[in-house]
Amino acid sequence: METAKYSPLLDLPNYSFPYYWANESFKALWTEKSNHAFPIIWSKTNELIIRDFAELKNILVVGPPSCGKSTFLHQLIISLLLTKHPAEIKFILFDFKKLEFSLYNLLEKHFLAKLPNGDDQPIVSKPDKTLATLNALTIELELRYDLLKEAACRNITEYNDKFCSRLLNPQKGHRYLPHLFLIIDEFADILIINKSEVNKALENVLSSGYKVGILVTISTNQIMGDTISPGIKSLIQHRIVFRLNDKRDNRKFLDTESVPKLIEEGEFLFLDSGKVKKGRTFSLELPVIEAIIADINKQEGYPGAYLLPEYVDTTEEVALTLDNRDPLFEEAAMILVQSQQGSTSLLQRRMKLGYNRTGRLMDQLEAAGIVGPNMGSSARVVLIKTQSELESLLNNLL
Ligand SMILES: Nc1ncnc2c1ncn2[C@@H]1O[C@H](COP(=O)(O)OP(=O)(O)OP(=O)(O)O)[C@@H](O)[C@H]1O
Repeated sequence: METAKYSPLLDLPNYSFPYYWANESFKALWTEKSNHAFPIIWSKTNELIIRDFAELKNILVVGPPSCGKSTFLHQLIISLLLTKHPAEIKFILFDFKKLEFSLYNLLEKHFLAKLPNGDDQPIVSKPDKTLATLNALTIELELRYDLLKEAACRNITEYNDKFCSRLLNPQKGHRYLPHLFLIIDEFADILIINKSEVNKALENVLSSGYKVGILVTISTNQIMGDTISPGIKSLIQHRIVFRLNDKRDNRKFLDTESVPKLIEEGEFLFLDSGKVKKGRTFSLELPVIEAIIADINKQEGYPGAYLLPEYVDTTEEVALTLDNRDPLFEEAAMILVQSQQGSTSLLQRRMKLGYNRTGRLMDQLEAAGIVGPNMGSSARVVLIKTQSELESLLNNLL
């Protein structure tokens, strides 16, 4: 695992005990670390409930405006920020209102993931970035499945354990895989453009992301109509339901109409082993969140955000010819010549590219005489044997 010189805040030895550390709930989070891979404060009434995000997988948060939904999202994020190393987790945050998550932009070099092109702020706040981000996440998901398959691992935990035991070769594209947490504040906002494609991409991530460490949390106040499609709903087992007035809405999300009354600020309902239970948000004051972010920033981070794979919209792209080479053509040629393997999946993994783009790159490399023709399931022959041979070929192509 890549190690920035960083210790999770609740792990710091001789930590100068900032005021938030005195909070009993944070102490419990720290104590529970050994029982949960990704401990999060789930609910705080008289009783504190800490759960494991990896076991919950995907979460749906619903309720009318100003009932505590964003507070719940902050408590998930802060729990992880306090207990995990930046190599272990990255967030992909959607917030079109730019109200809730903007302050996390400061954590780009520690805890955020973003699209590779452009130097935009990592928090997704524009509709035109929604589908590109979800499609990039889908490519990341496919790449992760390929890595797991090649490593003969059933899930991300087995894979990362094997990688940390030095049983997987980074030269073959293997790397430590951080968990990726996609958190969407106000789901209705992201459906404004390309609704059916957005839903399709999200369903894909929801259904198969968790095995490879990609987990989704969706929050919305749009409980009427079809904002949350039956497909999306069926893929999210864990639901946090704030004050819904209509019995039918409770049935829709909790499978029962008879629910206890919610009176206190921040109270919500959730299903636990088939029973409806009452919970309450762990209300975090803004200065506490800001202090935590500032303390994270005092520590070493990475040079930039975790980059998601590049997504190229193939439907609008003109056919690539040798005169119109992919910008990554030379880099791809270099990788294949150095490794002497004409393998599409190797290229895909090393360059974090989607299947279609890698396929087109291979066709261009073939047209340039760098690799031989497609051999079905076997790798192509690499026709150029040395780096200097490649350099003179590339010079002649100019
Ligand atoms: N456990 C709690 N105790 C007291 N107040 C709380 C609690 N949880 C949330 N609140 C307060 O409720 C208010 C609304 O919370 P929040 O912004 O999280 O709601 P929301 O559902 O996200 O609203 P919107 O849909 O408008 O974004 C805030 O002022 C917040 O501090």
